[in-house]
This record gives sequence, C-alpha cells and structure tokens, in this order.
Amino acid sequence: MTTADNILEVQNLSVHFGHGDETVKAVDDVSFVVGHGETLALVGESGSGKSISALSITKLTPRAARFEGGQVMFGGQNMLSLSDRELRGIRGSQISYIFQEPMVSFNPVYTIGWQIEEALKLHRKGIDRKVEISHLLDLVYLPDRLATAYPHQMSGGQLQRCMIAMALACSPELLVADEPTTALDVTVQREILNLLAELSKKVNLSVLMITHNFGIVSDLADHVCVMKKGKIVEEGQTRQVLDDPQHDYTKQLMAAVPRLHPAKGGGVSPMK
Ligand SMILES: Nc1ncnc2c1ncn2[C@@H]1O[C@H](COP(=O)(O)OP(=O)(O)OP(=O)(O)O)[C@@H](O)[C@H]1O
Repeated sequence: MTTADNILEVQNLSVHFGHGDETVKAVDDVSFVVGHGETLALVGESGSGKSISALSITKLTPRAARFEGGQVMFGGQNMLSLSDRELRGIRGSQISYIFQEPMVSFNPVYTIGWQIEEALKLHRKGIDRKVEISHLLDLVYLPDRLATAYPHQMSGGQLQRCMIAMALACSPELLVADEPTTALDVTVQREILNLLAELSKKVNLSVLMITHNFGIVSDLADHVCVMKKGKIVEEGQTRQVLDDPQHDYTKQLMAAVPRLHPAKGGGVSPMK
C-alpha cells in the first residue's frame, strides 16, 4: 500500500535487458516515492535508467524489458501485477506522460482543439467540452483561437504547452514529464518549467520529472534522486542536495550544467 502522504512508491524495482553476459541492468534495485502534490526529479546522465524507471510505472517499457523484481504502488495497487487493460485505464486518466518531442504526440491532421476534445471524451464524461478546452488552454497561457490550429502551425513552446493541456485534460493525479524541455531553446525552457511549477501548485499535481539537467531541478523539484548506471546514488530534498552534494557524481552533474537563469549582466553562469 502507498502511505497517505505518497501518491507513488517504487520499491526495489529492477528492470533488465538482454541475457547472460549481455545483461543490462537498466534499473537496479531502485526505490523512490512521490508525495502528494510534490515534484520529484530523477536526474542522471544519458543511459542512467531514468526513462526506463519512469516508463516502468505503467509498464510502458520496450518489449525487451524484463521486470526482475520490486513493485510500483499507486492507488493502493501494485502496477506491475495489473493486466494491460487495467494499465490502459490508468494511463492517461490517472497518470499522464509528457515527452521531449510534443510533435510526435499529436496527430498532424487534426486541430489541437479536436485532439484535446478526444481526450476529454475518453476521460471526462458529462462536462461542457468547449468550455473545458478553453479552460485548459487558459491554464497553459494559450489563446482560445489556437484550438483551431494544427500542430505544424505552432512553435515548439506552444506545442509543449498544448501537450501539457492535453495531459491535464484527463485530470491526472500524477504527471510524468520525461525531459519535457530538452528540445526547446533556453528561454522557452524556462517558460515551460515555470508553467509546470505553477500548475503543480494550482491543480495540486504530483510530478515525476526526468532530466539530465541539474539546472532544471533547483526551481522545480521538492526532492531529487540522482541516478547512475541504473542505481540511485544520492537522494534528498532539493535544497539539501544542491547545497551539500555528497556523491562525486552529483557534483559532476551539477558542475556540468549552465544555469537557466541569466547571470547578472546577461548570459548563463555555471552552477555553484
Ligand atoms: N529497448 C532497449 N533494449 C536494450 N537496452 C535498452 C533499451 N532501452 C533502454 N535500454 C538500456 O537501458 C539503460 C537505461 O536507459 P534509459 O533510457 O532509462 O536511460 P536514461 O537515463 O533515460 O537516458 P536518456 O536520457 O538518454 O534517455 C541504458 O543502458 C539503455 O541502453
């Protein structure tokens, strides 16, 4: 069971690829929790196991992935023991994902409004959908008129806002954001991150944020888990980890990242 304070509890999760000498322990005995209304960031370099951890939560992992142990407790049940049908019911409605490339998540031949409406039809019965589309676009600071626009008519930042609106259309309890700003330029990254931080407070959303970029963590996450080679090597409250990192790998990740905040006088400054 999840405790009253936590929406998600991942316990001793192990996910492997390949066999014998070729085995890749993508996720190796990993445990973390996301508290209600909190944001947890999984931080680590490429290949450290962040995405496979996040995808494991609703078993969206590639077919070759083998679940070797552990459990993922959400809503009082172990997600790893649910059927595909049960998992489909939870994905999108209780747990929503946003990914790095919003373009691939939209169908190019339909307007944004039409696509949000489809999500509403599936997950929110008995509401005024036109009013709700307008409300959702408003939440992500997009004008109503963009409901009639097609994905290719939007900038990367606008599209990522639409992706967030679409994710919120289902009133999820947990939002999993996998490198949501990596494809965007620095200014737009900042806007989207501010938006996510604001929304997590406004609609009391719990967020699992995946990133290789420690610069993203400081303003957005309440807690941080640092992943290296499938394991969590350091975890704690964000302020505590940023102020006093214990693991050399954490220090390296922090040193490698330019700040997203412009330094006084412009430009970006290295993380202190
Ligand atoms: N379909 C797959 N087949 C085999 N190995 C895989 C597969 N998908 C991921 N892996 C391996 O699992 C490990 C963890 O990958 P994962 O995608 O979780 O890393 P990540 O930290 O999210 O990196 P990135 O930021 O680059 O996505 C890596 O070693 C990767 O090569």
